This record gives sequence, C-alpha cells and structure tokens, in this order.
Amino acid sequence: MRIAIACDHGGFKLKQEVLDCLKDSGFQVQDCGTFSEASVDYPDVVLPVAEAVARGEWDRAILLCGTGIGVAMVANKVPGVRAAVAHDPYSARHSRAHNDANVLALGERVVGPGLARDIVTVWLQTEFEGGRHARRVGKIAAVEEKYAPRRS
Ligand SMILES: O=C(CO)[C@H](O)[C@H](O)[C@H](O)COP(=O)(O)O
Repeated sequence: MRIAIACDHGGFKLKQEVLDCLKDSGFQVQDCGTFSEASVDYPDVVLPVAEAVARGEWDRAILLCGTGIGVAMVANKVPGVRAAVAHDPYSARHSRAHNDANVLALGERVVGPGLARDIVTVWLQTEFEGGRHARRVGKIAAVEEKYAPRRS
C-alpha cells in the first residue's frame, strides 16, 4: 500500500509519532511535509497530497493539523477524496468499512500518541465492505459530478 503523510505545524509532532508507528509496522510511507513546527497554512501543504490521492499516486494519505478539521475540509474539496476525521478506533474502522475513506485526518491537539497509533493501525487494516455501502459511496461521487464544472 502506497501511503503519504502530511501536516501543518499543529500536527508536526504527531506526524513524527505516526511515521514511527507506520515504519514499526513495516509500511512504506512518504513524508510530504511540513518538516518543522514553523507556522504554515494547512491548505498549502495538504492540497497537493489530496490531489495525488485523487490521481491514484497514493492509495491512502494521513493528514494532521491541530484538530484534523482544516486538513479534512481541504482534502474533501478534491473530487475522489473521501477524508474522515476520526479520533477513536470505532470511527476509524467504519470510515474504511462503510465510507471507503482514502484519507485519515487527525488532530494533534485532540488525541495523544498512543490513541493515534491505535486509530492509524485499525484504519490501515480495515477493508471497505462494499455492498450497500458501495451504492452510497457511489452517490457521494454523483454529488461531485453534479457540482463539477461543465466541459463543452
Ligand atoms: O486548521 C486547523 C483547524 O482545523 C488546524 O488545527 C490548524 O493546525 C490550526 O488552525 C493552527 O492554529 P495556529 O493557532 O495557527 O497554530
């Protein structure tokens, strides 16, 4: 599985923790920044990663900021991205099983490193269940299509 990870300054420390967790578990992960705690604007860092997920260059991405909310808002503007803010393992598991989330958003100011490790682990291990959930995810794609710019 090809995984990218990115954060703003508010998620920098937790990104390092999650990177260690992924490497400990044998995952290969590309660190897409930011690379220090200097203040940056989260849309600048996470939009290129979300676009790469939509193009299929990454199977999954993990995005971090202070709350997880800003990075998820940006990522969900990109057609084809389904970003889930999940701060408990139950939500993380169901964001995969039911929503086929391809981006996980985490907030360093919300969860501690131990819980974040559990969340990331279950999120990466859970498969999409398909079935009735595929129909619903298809309807999310239909919403994207409805609001896509018309090409003539
Ligand atoms: O975008 C966010 C909220 O959804 C993130 O939490 C940011 O990390 C946060 O807004 C950054 O705040 P700061 O006061 O500039 O550190």
